[in-house]
Amino acid sequence: KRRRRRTSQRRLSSSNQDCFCFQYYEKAGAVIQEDISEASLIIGVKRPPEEKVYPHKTYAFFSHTIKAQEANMGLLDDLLKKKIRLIDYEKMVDANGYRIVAFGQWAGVAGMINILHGLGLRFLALGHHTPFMHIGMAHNYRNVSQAVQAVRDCGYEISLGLMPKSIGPLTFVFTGTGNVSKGAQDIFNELPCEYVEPHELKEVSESGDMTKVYGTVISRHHHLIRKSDRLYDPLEYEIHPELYTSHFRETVSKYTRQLIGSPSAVITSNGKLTPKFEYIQKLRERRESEQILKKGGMKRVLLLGSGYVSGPVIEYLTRDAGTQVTVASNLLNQAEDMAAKYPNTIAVMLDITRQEGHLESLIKDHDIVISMLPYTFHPQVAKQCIKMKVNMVTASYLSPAMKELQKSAEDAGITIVNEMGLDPGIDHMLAMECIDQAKADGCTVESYSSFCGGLPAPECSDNPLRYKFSWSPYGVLLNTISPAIYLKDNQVISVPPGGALLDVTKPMDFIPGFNLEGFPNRDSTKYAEPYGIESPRTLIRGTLRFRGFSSAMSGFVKLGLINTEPCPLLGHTASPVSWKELLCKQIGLSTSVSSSVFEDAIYERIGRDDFRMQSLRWLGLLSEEPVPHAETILAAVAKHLEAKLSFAKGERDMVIMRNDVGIRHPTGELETKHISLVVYGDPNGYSAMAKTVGYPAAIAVRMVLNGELTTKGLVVPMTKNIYSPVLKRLQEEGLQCITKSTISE
Ligand SMILES: NC(=O)c1ccc[n+]([C@@H]2O[C@H](COP(=O)([O-])OP(=O)(O)OC[C@H]3O[C@@H](n4cnc5c(N)ncnc54)[C@H](O)[C@@H]3O)[C@@H](O)[C@H]2O)c1
Ligand SMILES: N[C@@H](CCCCN[C@@H](CCC(=O)O)C(=O)O)C(=O)O
Repeated sequence: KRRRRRTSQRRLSSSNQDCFCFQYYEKAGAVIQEDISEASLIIGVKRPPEEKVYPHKTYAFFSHTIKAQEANMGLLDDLLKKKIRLIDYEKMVDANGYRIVAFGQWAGVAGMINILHGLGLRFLALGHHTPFMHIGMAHNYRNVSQAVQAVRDCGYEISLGLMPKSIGPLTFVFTGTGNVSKGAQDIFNELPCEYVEPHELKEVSESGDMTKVYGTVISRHHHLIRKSDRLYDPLEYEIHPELYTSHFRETVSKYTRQLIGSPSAVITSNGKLTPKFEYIQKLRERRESEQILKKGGMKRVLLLGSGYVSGPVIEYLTRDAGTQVTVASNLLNQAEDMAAKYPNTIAVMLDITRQEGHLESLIKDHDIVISMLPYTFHPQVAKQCIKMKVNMVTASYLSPAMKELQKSAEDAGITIVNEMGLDPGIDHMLAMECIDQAKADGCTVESYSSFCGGLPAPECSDNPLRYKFSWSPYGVLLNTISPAIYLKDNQVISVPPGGALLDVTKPMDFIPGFNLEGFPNRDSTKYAEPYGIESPRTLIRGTLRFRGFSSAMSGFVKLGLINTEPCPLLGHTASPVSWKELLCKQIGLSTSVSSSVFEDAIYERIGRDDFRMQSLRWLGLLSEEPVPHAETILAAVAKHLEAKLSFAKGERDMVIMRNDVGIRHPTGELETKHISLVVYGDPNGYSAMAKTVGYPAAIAVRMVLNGELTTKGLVVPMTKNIYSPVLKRLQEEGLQCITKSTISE
């Protein structure tokens, strides 16, 4: 209570710009406090700052969104994302449809005084001394009578003919007949004024009396006409505004100096626009489509996602002045920041989980779609591409859900390129180039091993995991609990899901200067057939990390932190939980245990391993820090670690790929080709991961657009017509591998 009191007093001393100070509220029984997170309804006049909007609450304010006003669309997106119920005063009406919360007459009075003041300043800036110059801002007058007196004085001077002739008779248009308009007219009436009909504006503006000002009040029927027959039907206009056009510009505003405008109610609810306001989205889409189609003769690429690896995609494609990229993301700021760096690039907001129609309308306006979204979204995008007959590229594995679309993609006559990144992507292309050559030389391929890692450069590996994120953190962490199957010396080895692959991690010494370890990646055996390796002895694809990663990560797994089950405890409406509390729940401890009991229990659970313990501590996972809100524990861990394990300014990442292909020559010799690709990120530019994923994907887009890649249906880059030009173009981007051979009997 005492703390609250102090807070309110502090606020009281700084509230002298408010009309009503806090004492009045307190007198009326209000409890004053800074933290309003417990309120279920938050009311205000104008929009709250975006960072102060609490999710899942009901807010009431003037949002200025109902005409899809561009400046407030970011706010609307934020409210939808945070599942806020927005009540807008502008749309609160009584049973007869009349507004019940509105700016009243005084808004018009004050506004009109300010407008006349502004008019004086404007004319002065244009070099005209006018009677309006002596009218001050409304708040400079002690009361309305004083302000009215100033307006009358101005009117008196106008009636004496003191308005400059070069300006001509002044005309004022009042749009609307509501309270604000009436208040504005009350002030206007203090000038020597005459009201005319809208159609008389032309005449009075040209040859009216210079000792007067003219006004007109305009309603919809004065300027709206049906496009087909120039008539106005008020009922139809409400339902089909798109059938109407306005001649306001030609017949009204052209003859005016100054325009005075007056200016169910729930707009958003539960992450959606309510049915009555769904038109706002349509308005936005129409505007967006106009912008996308504005420049004729362009090849249009829709890039979905503006995350870690999207930058080089845009950079590569927009080198061609005839290509335009639309980058769409649920994080509009991220997309805007990215778009701002390139020519012919437009950013749009799209959340594909709740804007299926918007996705469709975007796809329809483009020649090709490239999905750099989390891979679970690709099938949804692919279905829309099939429906709209638009080609598509992804850098992701050809998942079972994508494979199901083979026939419909073929029937639609479209190309869907998959696995066009680094791993999968460049690994396949290097493998197939080597395997096809070996076969052409009459050799047999006996073994294939491919390991790849997206890593921090060694000098930036300064954390217990020796890892920093260069691509989707959720994906990186999820892969640690994936199952794996591989073939080693003719033995099939299966690794069950749930983190067991971290226990089969082996040191990798092919580049001895790097302290690497490797673990298997998914099902490697399924590549025997597409690679054309008939009876391989060894077939393994794997992931590289710096040594220590797997051990530290298996500590996370043992504590249940890599868990994809829904976790209501962390939901957006749930009270904040600390990492300590969450881990207590995970391992069945009371949340009130002492720190030492808690840490002892954790130590036991992670196999009494000091390095794992240190890692957990370093990453703040044993602390009282709050766990980010998320749907699952894994998503919360990903958010938390993303903040801790990100590249600082000036730091760089590194990609290492190593393919070893065992080739039996007809002579009986066994040659092993060692193909290595090592790429560093540019400290202040693209990461190595972004280049090695973004460029192959962009090259594939270019090939489809140019008609160099015309195969219909689902395509992977394992055939010469694809890998040959792509590898060549990657070399031109500086992505060059080194091949060495060793021979044994
Ligand atoms: N083949 C490879 O070598 C390789 C390497 C890295 C990434 N990838 C794949 O490339 C894709 C992009 O990777 P990334 O690291 O840039 O991922 P990221 O997580 O950094 O970016 C994902 C992007 O999608 C946006 N997004 C998320 N949910 C959305 C939604 N509901 N609606 C609209 N936009 C949404 C995000 O805001 C972000 O811009 C992923 O599918 C990833 O698995 C492949
Ligand atoms: N295996 C390496 C490189 C991974 C590149 C990302 N590949 C993603 C592709 C996922 C997809 O989009 O289908 C992966 O999960 O392996 C490493 O982990 O460092």
